[in-house]
Amino acid sequence: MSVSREVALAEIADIRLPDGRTLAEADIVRALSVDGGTIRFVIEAADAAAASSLSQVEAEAQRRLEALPGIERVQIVVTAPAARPAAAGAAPSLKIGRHATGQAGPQPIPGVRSIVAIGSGKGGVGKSTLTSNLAVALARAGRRVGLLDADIYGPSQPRMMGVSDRPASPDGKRIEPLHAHGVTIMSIGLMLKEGEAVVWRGPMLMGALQQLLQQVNWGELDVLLIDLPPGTGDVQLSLCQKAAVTGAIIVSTPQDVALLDARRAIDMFNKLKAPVLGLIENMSSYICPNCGHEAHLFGHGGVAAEAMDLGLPFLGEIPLQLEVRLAGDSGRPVALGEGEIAQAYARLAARLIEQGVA
Ligand SMILES: Nc1ncnc2c1ncn2[C@@H]1O[C@H](COP(=O)(O)OP(=O)(O)OP(=O)(O)O)[C@@H](O)[C@H]1O
Repeated sequence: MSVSREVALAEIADIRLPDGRTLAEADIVRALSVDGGTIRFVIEAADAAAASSLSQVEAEAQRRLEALPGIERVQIVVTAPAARPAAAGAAPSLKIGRHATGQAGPQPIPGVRSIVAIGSGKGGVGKSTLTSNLAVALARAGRRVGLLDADIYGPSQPRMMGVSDRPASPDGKRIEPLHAHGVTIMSIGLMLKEGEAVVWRGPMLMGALQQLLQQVNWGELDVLLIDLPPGTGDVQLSLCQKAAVTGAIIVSTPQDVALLDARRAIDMFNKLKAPVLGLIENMSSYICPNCGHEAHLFGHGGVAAEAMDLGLPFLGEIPLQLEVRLAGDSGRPVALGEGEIAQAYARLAARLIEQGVA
């Protein structure tokens, strides 16, 4: 009999990283799956330098896991996001991160027809990647699209959409968003010094979010996509209290553990009275770029089954493909291209347009 996922995780939990933390403490193992005699997982390093220092960790994990009974093969992929481009240009005089001002319930954003939050239960499932590609696919389908990066703990849209200028605020009151690939963009990451927001607590987060929703000149939009931080915290709560959210989309990978967290996120949106518009499965299958063989590294179909169980729409699936990550790291989302993956994002966009939310 093959070992369980938990046993595999426990076996590598105490391997030390160069910075002295253990793998478990650093929480950088993603999507570990045991498939017969094969264990596969991703180590997500903070940046390229950290990734290149992990070869001994990788070798040790490989050695330990291969020694487990019944395990014949261990496949480890180390990934790292590219460095975020440095912000340039004149800083707006606007002070971001003040306390929230009084507001009577969730408000619409003038000119914005629909507000769609993109959430996930767990970090690292590809929510930001999905959001940038969906935004591009919707823009290609002729929609007027805005993208608000509210992932306060790891704003990645500037990198993924290839923007780095600091947004201007000529009058010190309104913020001018940026534009890339046909999408109007604003990210909390463009307004802050690196690392600044992570110390914020509820009221500051609420104030910053309120500013991004209400003080940015979004213009006329068919849909504003909001890239949320993972989990069920203050930002999600503030968003649903401050903005008239049309609905939420939940992104998950197919494994049970991600799905469990996704269920919590769905629960939260239900409690906050933001209708869940549907579920998307990311990293659904792996198509070998050389031979075209399709493999299901993290399982397949778990999210569709979960959607069925919960009576929610299943909106579609995006395969695990190196080009998705490379395109995201280069600031040109893969949905700009013509291949199969771009078509998968185009189908998702079409679904949302069909549902009348984009
Ligand atoms: N379909 C995919 N194929 C290949 N790589 C992917 C895919 N989706 C996401 N990735 C990669 O996985 C990593 C995590 O993705 P991303 O940052 O979008 O996740 P997230 O859920 O937004 O994470 P966070 O918890 O930091 O908000 C990135 O390196 C991204 O390029």
